Formats: sequence, structure tokens, C-alpha cells
Amino acid sequence: MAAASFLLSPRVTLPLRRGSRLLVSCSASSSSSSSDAAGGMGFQGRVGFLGLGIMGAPMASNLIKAGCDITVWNRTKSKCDPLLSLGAKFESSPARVSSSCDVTFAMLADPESAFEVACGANGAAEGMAPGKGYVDVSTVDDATSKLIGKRITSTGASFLEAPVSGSKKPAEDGLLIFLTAGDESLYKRVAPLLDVMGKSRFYLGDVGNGAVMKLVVNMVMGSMMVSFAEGLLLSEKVGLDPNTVVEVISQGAINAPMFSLKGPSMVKAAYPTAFPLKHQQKDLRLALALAESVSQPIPTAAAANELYKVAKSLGLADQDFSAVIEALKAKVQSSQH
Ligand SMILES: NC(=O)C1=CN([C@@H]2O[C@H](COP(=O)(O)OP(=O)(O)OC[C@H]3O[C@@H](n4cnc5c(N)ncnc54)[C@H](OP(=O)(O)O)[C@@H]3O)[C@@H](O)[C@H]2O)C=CC1
Ligand SMILES: O=CCCC(=O)O
Repeated sequence: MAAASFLLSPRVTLPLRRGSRLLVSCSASSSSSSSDAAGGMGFQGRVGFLGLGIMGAPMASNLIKAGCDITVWNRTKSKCDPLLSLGAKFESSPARVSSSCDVTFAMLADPESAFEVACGANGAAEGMAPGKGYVDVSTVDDATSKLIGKRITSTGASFLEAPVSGSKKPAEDGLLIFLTAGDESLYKRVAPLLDVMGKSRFYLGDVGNGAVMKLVVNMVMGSMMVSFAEGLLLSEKVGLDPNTVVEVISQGAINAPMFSLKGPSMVKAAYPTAFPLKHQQKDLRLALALAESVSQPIPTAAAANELYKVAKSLGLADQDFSAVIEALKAKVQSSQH
């Protein structure tokens, strides 16, 4: 493939795999999650939110606090209660949410649940119609996103994929990064809502480009975490204080917020869940399939994926993904016996 050509700001174009084009535009928002009232926010209409887990709940909460008219649904109904006490309305199925709202967001666990909630029985597609929009912010593969998009647009509604970079705290603080692709007019229409929930947004062109961007980012993150865990354990083995290793890393060229944030608790073998380990393993699995589809070797990510699988088998699926360090500890123990 020819080298990518970049046209600098405000829009960047470059060749994309499989002959399609990737259109990138980035806007940094000066958003705050709490300052804008609905009227000043620039979005008129009712907003649905499906999926109120670690990420969905604070995202929906920020929309309510910004003055939006929000209707929520979650498979486990009790998770709606905190949002209802903030003023959200409740509907009993995704279809009822989407039929009562102008734009519906979905933040689901994985490709299977994202598809089911959008396209299954009583799914959001059943309530869609021309003039409405569906914004899927879950992390899924491009094929699933395209299937969901096809079903939604078959009703005459518009579809935008918008997976997010950033975890529990950025979701609470309205500082997510949106990786959007799909219907550009829907992107523009929901931009004020994205700006309540996030600090920046990228528009990447065709449906699928947001999904694959997210998988590339999380592939890198998953491997970085494994490498960091190896460093912490090695430092301990050779008699160094791992807390000092965290401090040294934080001052150098390989500093990443993730290391400073998670390092101290990893040293104490504590893994309070921000990004569940099962989701990181899902993202590596999807990244591996993506790489295979274009014959791109990603051996480091493949090795990292194996460790996350071991961690899952140790019962750590719902812990933070930093608990992958426990899989390395288990390897040491098994090699000593
Ligand atoms: N946590 C993080 O740091 C980040 C996560 N992501 C991605 O965002 C998505 C959500 O993550 P997160 O909030 O952490 O995950 P959670 O596991 O906390 O929440 C998952 C949500 O999906 C719902 N769900 C799961 N299976 C089904 C199903 N079969 N049918 C209907 N609903 C279902 C859950 O409902 P119920 O409550 O009933 O279980 C819950 O609302 C994932 O794709 C993840 O990869 C992206 C960026 C950061
Ligand atoms: O998908 C999860 C991303 C977590 C993060 O960006 O910190």
C-alpha cells in the first residue's frame, strides 16, 4: 500500500485498507459536563440511553445534569434507579426508548449485546423511523457495527458509531474522546451531546472506521499494560522497590497516565474496576481478528491476549484489566513447581 498522505488540519485524509477512504476531522470541545443548560447546549429533542454499566451510567448522568430530556433502559433494571432519581424517564425495552426519543445512544458490553439490543426482539431498530438517530458508543468490531448500521438505516433512521477512548473517571468528568463514523449530519446534530460527555471528537468517515480505530488503540493499551506488569514484577525480583519504578517511569519518555494511575494499586495487588479485564480481552480478540483479516502480524498483542485469557480463567474477568499482573504471578508459581 502506498504511504499515507496527510493533509493537515482541519481535516486529514489518508488511504484506508480495502480501498475505502478514511476522512478524519477532529474537534476539541471546550465542554464541561455541568455548565450548559439544555437550551444553551444546541440540541433540541429527547435522548434515549441504553446500557447503564460503568460507562453508560456516568455518560447518561452528565446528559441529565446538562439539562437533557433523557429516557433510559438497562437489562438489569435496578441500574436505572440512580438515573431516575436524577430525573430520567424509564422505558421497558430498547424499542420503546427509541420510539419515544429523537436520538438514542447505546453503551453495551460487546458485539453480541450491541447487536441484540439494536436488532433483536424489542430492539431499538423496532422503534426507529426517518428523522431519528442511533449512536452506538460500545466497543465492537467493524462488521458488527456495519450490521447494526444497516438494520437501523433500513428503517429510514440515521446511524453513527462513536466508541470512546477514556475510562470510568473521564466518563464521570465528561472528558471522553469520541471516535465517530457514519452519518455526518447525525454527527453534527449530536455534537452538542458528545461535547457534554467528552473533551474531543473525531469524525472518521465510513461506518467501521471508528470501530477499528478504537480496536487499534485498545490493542496498544492491552500490550502496554502487560509490559508494565512484567516490569513491576521483574523489578521486585531483582530487589527494587516497584513504587520507585512507577515514579521513574512517570518522569520519563514512556510516561503514560495509565501507569501512574494504576501502578500504585497494582503494587498493592488491588484492582478496583474501571475497565473490566473481560472487556480488554474482548478488544484484543477483536483486534487479532481485524489484523488477521488484513494479514497483519501482531505478535505482541497475541501474546498479551493469552495472558488476559489466563487472568479470566483465574476468575479475574470483572476486576480491572490491570489484574492481568496476577496471570504473570501465576505463571511464576507454576514454573516453580
Ligand atoms: N470501562 C471502561 O473503561 C471502558 C469501556 N468501554 C467499552 O464500553 C462498553 C461498556 O463498558 P462498561 O460500561 O465498562 O461495561 P459494563 O460491563 O459495566 O456494562 C455493560 C453494559 O452492557 C449491558 N449488557 C451486557 N450484556 C447484555 C445483553 N446480552 N443484553 C443487554 N444488555 C447487556 C449490561 O447490562 P447489565 O447491567 O444488565 O449487565 C451493561 O449495561 C464496552 O464495549 C467496553 O469495551 C470503552 C471505553 C472505556
Ligand atoms: O476501552 C477502554 C479504554 C480505557 C481507557 O482509555 O483508559
